[in-house]
Amino acid sequence: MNYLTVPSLPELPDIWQQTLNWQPTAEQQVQLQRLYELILQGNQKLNLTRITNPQEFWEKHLWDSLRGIAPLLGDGEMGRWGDGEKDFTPPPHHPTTPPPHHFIDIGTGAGFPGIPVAIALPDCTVTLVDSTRKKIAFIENILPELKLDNVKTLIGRAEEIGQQSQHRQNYDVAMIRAVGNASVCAEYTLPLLKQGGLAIIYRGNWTQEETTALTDAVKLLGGEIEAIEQFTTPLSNSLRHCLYLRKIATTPTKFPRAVGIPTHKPL
Ligand SMILES: C[S@@+](CC[C@H](N)C(=O)[O-])C[C@H]1O[C@@H](n2cnc3c(N)ncnc32)[C@H](O)[C@@H]1O
Repeated sequence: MNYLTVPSLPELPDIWQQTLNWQPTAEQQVQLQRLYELILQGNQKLNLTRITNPQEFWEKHLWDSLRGIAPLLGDGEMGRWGDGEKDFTPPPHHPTTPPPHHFIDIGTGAGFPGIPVAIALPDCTVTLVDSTRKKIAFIENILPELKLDNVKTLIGRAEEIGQQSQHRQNYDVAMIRAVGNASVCAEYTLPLLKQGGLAIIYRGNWTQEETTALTDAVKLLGGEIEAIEQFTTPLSNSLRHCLYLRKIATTPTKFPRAVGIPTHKPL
């Protein structure tokens, strides 16, 4: 086995707490560091990511992945709910079903945002989907090294998985980052959600015109736009957006459409 000398992720003791109201345990910190090392190693054979600098990796892959689920991190809301407080009102942008929550990450690539989410929420399950066999094979290889037993993997296209009964309407949260335009992302994610579930679409720039264009597509799919959050990243001050779509009705069976149609004829 070859050992590589890799630089450590940034030593930023308070930055998680200050920006996400969440602090990784010592074990989670080791897992995040190991993920970085394994991706650097994997990058020597596979084209996994162009982001290899430790600060950039921390911000664009780790922090960005967890910023999307910030409403589910923080001061233990999931824990309180899990303790059986049936009258507990879910905080904004939270699935309406009680935990443990089942997440799915569509077009996960090297595992983003799904793997950091699985590390941060060990009581939840996270299914990682990608149509590229090599990427899923890479993830399957690194899972034992990360000591993650709450992750499942799936090779396939979102258009097909969304029509399979074992996946359709089966998830509490569906995440998607850098896979297509927003209406394509909505068509890939909303069919997979239980009623009350949440789709989280990670975006860079976003405009009011895009919101207007997306509204009708989301309605057709049985959802509504619950919130659009704008924020800047903590190290490079880059602008980002997260769209939170709530599933409020059953998605008509014709969605998602056949492979390739959502991209060629977006809703
Ligand atoms: C640009 S990468 C983004 C990877 C990761 N989500 C990230 O943000 O780093 C897009 C990934 O989506 C996958 N993908 C694209 N279309 C897909 C589809 N219809 N179903 C499943 N995976 C898809 C590709 O194979 C690729 O790995």
